[in-house]
Amino acid sequence: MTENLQLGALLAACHWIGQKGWSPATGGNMSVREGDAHCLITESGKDKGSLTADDFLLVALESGLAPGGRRPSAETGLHTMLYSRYPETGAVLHTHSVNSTVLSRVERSGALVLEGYEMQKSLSGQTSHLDQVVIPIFDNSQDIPALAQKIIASSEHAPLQYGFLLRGHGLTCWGRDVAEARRHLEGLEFLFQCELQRRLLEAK
Ligand SMILES: CSC[C@@H](O)[C@@H](O)C(=O)COP(=O)(O)O
Ligand SMILES: [Zn+2]
Repeated sequence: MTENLQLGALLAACHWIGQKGWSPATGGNMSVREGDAHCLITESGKDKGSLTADDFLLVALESGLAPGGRRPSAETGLHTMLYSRYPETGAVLHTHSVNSTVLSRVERSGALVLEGYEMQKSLSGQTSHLDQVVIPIFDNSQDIPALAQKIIASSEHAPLQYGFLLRGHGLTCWGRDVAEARRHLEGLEFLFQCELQRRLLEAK
């Protein structure tokens, strides 16, 4: 296998995520696409803030399995679903920040709608604070294949963009490459913090 040029950028992103406190304990998982049929994804149970290149496993998108018996992330099925359905996806970041965990519970509907924030323009294709950014929220589940099917069903009428929230769990976001996924993560986290504070201050 030739060296994946995105892996260095992904490792740096994982360390940055760790420093931000967005993947406490062993929470979170991260991956990059490796050609048409594979991705490199974090091994399950690792501290994502102190990963090395050896902590990434080559997984087939079709099977979700890694050779050699090592266990890829428990949430591999969500990453492989994104790479399979959206060929332009080059990197996926899943994090467990306090803001994404809390906001996905406070918002009881099936989507978080963000509007009126200049930082919406950190998301590719967004050009105005006047537009709406809709981040779907799916109820958390330990049954990842079933969860992936629910997300696919929802995406049939509302195509996924940027990211989705898992209720009480965290954010999964992505981009064409690691740099874009990282920008989406930072932009969304900023927006989540603003929205949470706005709701707190405006609560009667
Ligand atoms: C604190 S563990 C939470 C896990 O169940 C899961 O949600 C997670 O993000 C990390 O799982 P992993 O299997 O290490 O990729
Ligand atoms: Zn998780």
